[in-house]
Amino acid sequence: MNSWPPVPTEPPARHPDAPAPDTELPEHYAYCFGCGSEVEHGLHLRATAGDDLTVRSRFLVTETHQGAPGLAHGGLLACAFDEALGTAVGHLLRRPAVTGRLETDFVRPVPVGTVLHIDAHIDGVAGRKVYVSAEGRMNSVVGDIAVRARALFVLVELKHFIDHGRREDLRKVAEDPGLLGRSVDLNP
Ligand SMILES: CCCCCCCCCCCCCCCC(=O)SCCNC(=O)CCNC(=O)[C@H](O)C(C)(C)COP(=O)(O)OP(=O)(O)OC[C@H]1O[C@@H](n2cnc3c(N)ncnc32)[C@H](O)[C@@H]1OP(=O)(O)O
Repeated sequence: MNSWPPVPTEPPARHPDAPAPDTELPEHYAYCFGCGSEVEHGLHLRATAGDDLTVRSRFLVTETHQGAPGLAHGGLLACAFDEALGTAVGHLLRRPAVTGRLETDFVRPVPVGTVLHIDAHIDGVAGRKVYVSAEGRMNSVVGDIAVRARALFVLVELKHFIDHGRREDLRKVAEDPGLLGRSVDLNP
């Protein structure tokens, strides 16, 4: 394994307004494939703030997440980690960020019906670059590790989403700000 983070970093600081440990975190967008309640076959990932620089997430692998008979699709597992890692960055640093790079190690097959418990941790910050890692355990927070992931998130301005998002979806959000989670403030 290469050293991690791959560049010298500063220790990250949990934002003073970050949700307290054990706070259940809201979905950040109703149509997000990772957490949104409006996506019928989405992952419906749920997350809880942990101590210090951690967030604990969980999701149930259903039959709509299969890649082989009865087994989770690796790409969907990667999606769950993207969501879990991004949730840690967004809520603990309280800054908008996007995934620049995501790497996953699939250690064990994950059967349909498994609840994957994902512990994400912010490892370091270098300018706009935020390094995060996570482990996913099967059926319990102390279960066997099925997937490990590491990612680089890049801090961006809110303008990133406004400049690049499809107009009709941005319009929907402007008309119904409730589509964004309570934590996402478009006028900070
Ligand atoms: C507000 C309160 C919130 C409240 C709570 C909300 C909760 C919220 C939960 C969200 C949970 C969602 C979780 C899913 C998150 C997605 O899935 S985001 C969607 C997928 N990602 C994207 O679409 C990103 C597409 N890429 C881009 O837009 C641009 O390439 C980027 C990433 C913004 C970077 O572009 P840029 O701004 O021009 O910056 P750039 O100088 O190129 O890169 C910055 C630094 O990062 C490095 N870098 C960039 N990409 C890479 C790479 N792939 N590999 C290595 N280094 C890289 C650069 O080398 C550079 O390094 P330095 O020169 O500073 O040393």
